[in-house]
Amino acid sequence: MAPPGPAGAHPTSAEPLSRSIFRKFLLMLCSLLTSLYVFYCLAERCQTLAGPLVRPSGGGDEAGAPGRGALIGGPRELAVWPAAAHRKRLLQLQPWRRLRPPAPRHDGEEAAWEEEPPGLAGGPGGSGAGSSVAEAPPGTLALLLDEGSKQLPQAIIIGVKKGGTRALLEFLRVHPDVRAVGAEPHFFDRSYHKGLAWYRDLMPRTLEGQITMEKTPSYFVTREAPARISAMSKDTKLIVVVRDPVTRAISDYTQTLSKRPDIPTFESLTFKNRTTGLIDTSWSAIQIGIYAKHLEHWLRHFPISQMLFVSGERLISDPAGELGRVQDFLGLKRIITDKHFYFNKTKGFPCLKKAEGSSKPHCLGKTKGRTHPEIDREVVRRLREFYRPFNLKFYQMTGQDFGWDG
Ligand SMILES: Nc1ncnc2c1ncn2[C@@H]1O[C@H](COP(=O)(O)OS(=O)(=O)O)[C@@H](OP(=O)(O)O)[C@H]1O
Repeated sequence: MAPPGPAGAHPTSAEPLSRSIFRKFLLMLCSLLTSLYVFYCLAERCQTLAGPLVRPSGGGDEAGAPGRGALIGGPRELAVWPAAAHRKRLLQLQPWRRLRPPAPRHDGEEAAWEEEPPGLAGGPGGSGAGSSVAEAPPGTLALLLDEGSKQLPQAIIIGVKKGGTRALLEFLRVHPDVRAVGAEPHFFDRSYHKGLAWYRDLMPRTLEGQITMEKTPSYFVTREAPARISAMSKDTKLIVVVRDPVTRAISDYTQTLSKRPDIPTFESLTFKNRTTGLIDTSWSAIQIGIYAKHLEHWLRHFPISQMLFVSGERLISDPAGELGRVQDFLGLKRIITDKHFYFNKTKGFPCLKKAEGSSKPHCLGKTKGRTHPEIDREVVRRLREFYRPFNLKFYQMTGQDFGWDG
């Protein structure tokens, strides 16, 4: 029998060729699948890289969550997947802002500000996805690299309620060297028993040279607050935003009225006895405005040089001017200037051209700048008369004439 001809030989020589092609194909398929798997893994891990940014205050628990511990922050992880991690962290930045821990207790006034306006939120339409480092809040880099540490505040806005404290804090936050808690911690009045470690944990991370701040306007009228703050640090800088006590009282009343529309009129709450014209100084709306009395308590624990009194009126008429004084007092470079503000006619107040962490103009929420009810002129006149001696004393103590009795 004739040996297999070329036709018969062909399959034998072709067989290793097709096997080699097949092997190459298999190899390519394997590497394709491996690449896909690696990409998938990277994407999955990137999801977890935002840990430190999204965890709530004191969220050591998230850091210890299974499968996440090794991934929580750290330049090492960033070095492994620099681009992806970096981008992801930026994308997570705005949600982190929305998840910022609420204060242990704060009134509805502040809650309204804590909710991020849609323009600030991440996601479609928001600035989050398009955020650049330049737009990110001060200290963002520290967060990106999980750097910095939580410090007790070196400066506190201690009052006064309805003085314009929120406006001042939000304006100050524009400064790259200021980092502040969004909500009111109420530590030195309501939560002192929780201890300084708890308080510190509420604070944002800061880098060297950055100032940690908070604002809780009720501290100014809390008897224990001066001694407690001094016990934390005698060097704490104290800022008080003061406003004409009559307008302040009406503003305070307006806030209560917005929550409880059935309360008695301002006029009836003002007097112990309307016929004798005796003012009810036990009503907190009236009591808070006796600034000289409250200040006396503070001066037992702090020198006046460690306190700055900001005019609530000028904070509206000349925000940059007041911010200039505040930056000087805090030892900060004057970075916040009139270029940062514009007057919003609809709101009737100065607003920020760019809020912290955003490139968009921003005004305070609707709980700031409410329309006050019309108050009986005679009642207003009587109140002015009541406050005058206390105001004059206050001007004397602070060395500043706030012009409420002009
Ligand atoms: N820029 C800007 N935008 C809006 N509102 C401003 C601003 N600057 C000062 N104010 C005044 O701030 C008043 C509220 O003060 P506080 O933020 O200290 O109130 S609170 O104690 O925290 O509830 C608030 O009081 P009302 O007008 O009575 O609502 C405002 O008059």
